[in-house]
Amino acid sequence: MTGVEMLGLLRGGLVVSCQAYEGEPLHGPRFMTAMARSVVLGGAAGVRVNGPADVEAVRAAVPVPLIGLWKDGDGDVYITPTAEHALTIARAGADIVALDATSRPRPDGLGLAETIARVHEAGALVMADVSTAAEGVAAAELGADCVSTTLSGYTPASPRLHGPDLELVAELAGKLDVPLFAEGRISTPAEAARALELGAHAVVVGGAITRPADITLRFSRVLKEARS
Ligand SMILES: CC(=O)N[C@H](C=O)[C@@H](O)[C@H](O)[C@H](O)COP(=O)(O)O
Repeated sequence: MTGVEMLGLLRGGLVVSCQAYEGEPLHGPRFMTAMARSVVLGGAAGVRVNGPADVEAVRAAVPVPLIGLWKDGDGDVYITPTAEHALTIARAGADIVALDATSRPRPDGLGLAETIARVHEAGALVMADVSTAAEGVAAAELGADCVSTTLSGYTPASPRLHGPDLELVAELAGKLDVPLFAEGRISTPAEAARALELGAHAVVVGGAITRPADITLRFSRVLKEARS
């Protein structure tokens, strides 16, 4: 399958980010595999998965396109911070490797274009996780196969919003020739649909679907307030 065909499978669809941090009850390949199977049953067109072990296990468990990443380190650039991380995720079975494509320096000193070229040599596509329109446009020019608004709200260059950065979605949709994914704090089906209306190729939803502690908190907090 070509890269264009792979991205075509995600057009207009929902990608569900299945992630649980170390120390969380659902951490580990066993639970993330069950999560991925569950979201595919619910109609997810693709999944987004963190870390080599989860990527390898989920790859074997579901037939949909898999966006892999590796959150590592405690620096500013933590989403697949080096080319070595990216290649490990590609080898673990990701179809698309998501990596930090902000304008901040990468810890291995490699430029974005070089990092993207190495992932392509390994046979995977690259999703550029960005926080601003300028970063998205630059990443596409440097060879990224698609762009995602993942990091808006998490860099000094982007606004801290409670909900999704739909302004960025609209702006990037008008500027890019590669597919744009709307990602970050999308918490209702209506917001997801709006992102598509604004020109996103597909929508990525994480916590609102796959983080039961956070979902529970949304309910329990309201009930607690009602009691007091
Ligand atoms: C900023 C960052 O590190 N984002 C991560 C990227 O993989 C994940 O923690 C998010 O869950 C994902 O982007 C989906 O977003 P949301 O969970 O808000 O729907």
